[in-house]
Amino acid sequence: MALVNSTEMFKKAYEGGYAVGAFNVNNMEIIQGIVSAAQEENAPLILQVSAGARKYASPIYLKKLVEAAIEETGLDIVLHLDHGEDFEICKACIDDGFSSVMIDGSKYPLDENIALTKRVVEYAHDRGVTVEAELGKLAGVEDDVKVSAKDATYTDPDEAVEFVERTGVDSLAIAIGTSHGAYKFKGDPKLDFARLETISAKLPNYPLVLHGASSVPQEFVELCNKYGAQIPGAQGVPEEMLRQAAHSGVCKINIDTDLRLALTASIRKTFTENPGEFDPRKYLGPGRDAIKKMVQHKIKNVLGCSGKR
Ligand SMILES: O=C(CO)COP(=O)(O)O
Ligand SMILES: O=C[C@H](O)COP(=O)(O)O
Ligand SMILES: [Zn+2]
Ligand SMILES: [Zn+2]
Repeated sequence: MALVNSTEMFKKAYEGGYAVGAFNVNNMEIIQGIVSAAQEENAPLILQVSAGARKYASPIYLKKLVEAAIEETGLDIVLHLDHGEDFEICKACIDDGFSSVMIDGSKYPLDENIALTKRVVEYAHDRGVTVEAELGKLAGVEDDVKVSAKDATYTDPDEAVEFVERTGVDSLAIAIGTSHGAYKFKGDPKLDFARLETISAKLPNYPLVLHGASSVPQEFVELCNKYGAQIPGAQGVPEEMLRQAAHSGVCKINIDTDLRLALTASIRKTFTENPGEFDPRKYLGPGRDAIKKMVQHKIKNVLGCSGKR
């Protein structure tokens, strides 16, 4: 029972051909819903905090809530900074006791991304903290985007090898066609699996990370829209593609949008069906249950990490 870094978790995931879910957390109910699912499934778990979440909840609250979850469940949990944009925020989270951080230098030229990542790796490794970096830019697949433009944003396999060698980073987020948010594809969903296979073959036994990996379940989109939301055309990564990625070296699959959709659909339903209700526990409670159900389904049927604790 502990706050752990990602080293052993990823080693086992890689060998087992499954992925660990990395879920974004912003408040107590979200944490409890996710943790309760992982506990029932006896699954490894990564809880990640974005800069926005850290600002919303204050740096210390989310860490304390995650510690409470560990104390109550006995689970091994990685507490990870999502998309750290500079050395300072990575250092602050490491100093606060996070067990893992992401330094996202993907917007910089290769050499700058390498220098920045290396600096974070040195600081983190001295303190037993693991580091994720990103190479290539996440973007949606647009039907009319030319191949050269597309290639420019996807991760280059040879650069990935050079990047890992020069930085010593523990895991690498790659761009193969996923994107953040609820609108990932205009036409049919498409990921560059050939590129993923090439990167994975060039980096044997190395954990890759897939961002923008929510599936945007249509049941949540329909529920949201039925109860007054306006999110037409939302579309995510099909579950089958995530299973395939987990078999190709992807050890960490990032999910935020699906949590937001599950919670929002549930709250909208409660409000519509019970307009006289104003006790937060009466709508946050069912929202927490909806998150638990969604996460449990992912762990069991998509990530493949049920029972892999
Ligand atoms: O990658 C993510 C967080 O880093 C979340 O991706 P989604 O928007 O697909 O949930
Ligand atoms: O990658 C982005 C995550 O979905 C976090 O989003 P956020 O920055 O709004 O907290
Ligand atoms: Zn990024
Ligand atoms: Zn991300």
